[in-house]
Amino acid sequence: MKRIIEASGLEKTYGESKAVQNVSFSVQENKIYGLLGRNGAGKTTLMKLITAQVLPTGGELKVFGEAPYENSEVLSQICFVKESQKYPDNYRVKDAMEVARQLFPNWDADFAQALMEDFNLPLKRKIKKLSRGMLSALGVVIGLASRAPLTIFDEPYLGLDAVSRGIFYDRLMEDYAEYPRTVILSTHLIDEVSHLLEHVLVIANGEIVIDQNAENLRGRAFTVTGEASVTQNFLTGKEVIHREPFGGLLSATVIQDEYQSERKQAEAAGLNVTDVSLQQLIVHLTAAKHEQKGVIAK
Ligand SMILES: Nc1ncnc2c1ncn2[C@@H]1O[C@H](COP(=O)(O)OP(=O)(O)OP(=O)(O)O)[C@@H](O)[C@H]1O
Repeated sequence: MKRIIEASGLEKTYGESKAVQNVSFSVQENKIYGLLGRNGAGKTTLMKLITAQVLPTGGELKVFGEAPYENSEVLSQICFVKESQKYPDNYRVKDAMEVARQLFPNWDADFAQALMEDFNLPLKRKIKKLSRGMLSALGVVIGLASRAPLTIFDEPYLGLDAVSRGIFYDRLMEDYAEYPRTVILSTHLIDEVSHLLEHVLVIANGEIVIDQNAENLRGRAFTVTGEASVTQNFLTGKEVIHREPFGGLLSATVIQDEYQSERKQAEAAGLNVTDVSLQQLIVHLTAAKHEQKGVIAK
């Protein structure tokens, strides 16, 4: 499968602060990636590096096989939708649409029109007079209708209500099925987008700590709850990423590959077994006190 992005030992420092450090990963063609991480983890910096808005201070980065900096051939294939997008003061929605039409070779004006109706976006309104949600919707419309081979959404939901976010996810999936492309979605609403993601990249303190197929990741953990000594027994030799005692009970989240058999073992021991959502799993894996790895229980 073709690699759209290849990063090797990528680094971006701002003075003393290492926003991105020693990052190596690749992004394959026609997949939906989740770029996840806590506040300040380095997500936006990484997206800015990929879209050539900032220069790396170290390492190597190739996008569509080439260095992206001042490379119009590469940049014409990328649409980067970010919350902080600035538009000229006098711009109306229709002006932004016109610029997008000129900018993106695969722009679909009919699709853009249909999306604007979905989000109730008034074509003639000045952009600076739009509500916060409408401004987010404008970015989403441009990102979707651009059909750019690499489309990156940096927290596109800010300001969007639950109904509009649902419309965004639905339109993305429908259009992606018909026009496959590479999509990177950066968001904190992990469970909301979990079903859309095919691959997950998690960044913590500027480093990639998880680079995994989403399906594998979703089945990687479960939580057991039961009488403390029984739970403790079950945990022996297993990789535990979270523990929570309450009263005489102990609840623990276990990570391992042979999911089904371990789960049956827990049920046979009389423990209550529940699924762990992608969001819970990532929270546990990136929580500072556990570092990245689980701890093998003795
Ligand atoms: N222009 C800059 N100058 C100095 N430091 C910066 C700059 N941009 C980012 N940083 C720092 O780099 C680190 C990573 O920031 P970044 O914006 O990439 O994180 P993020 O994962 O996108 O966070 P959030 O989820 O809060 O948007 C932070 O410590 C931030 O303070």
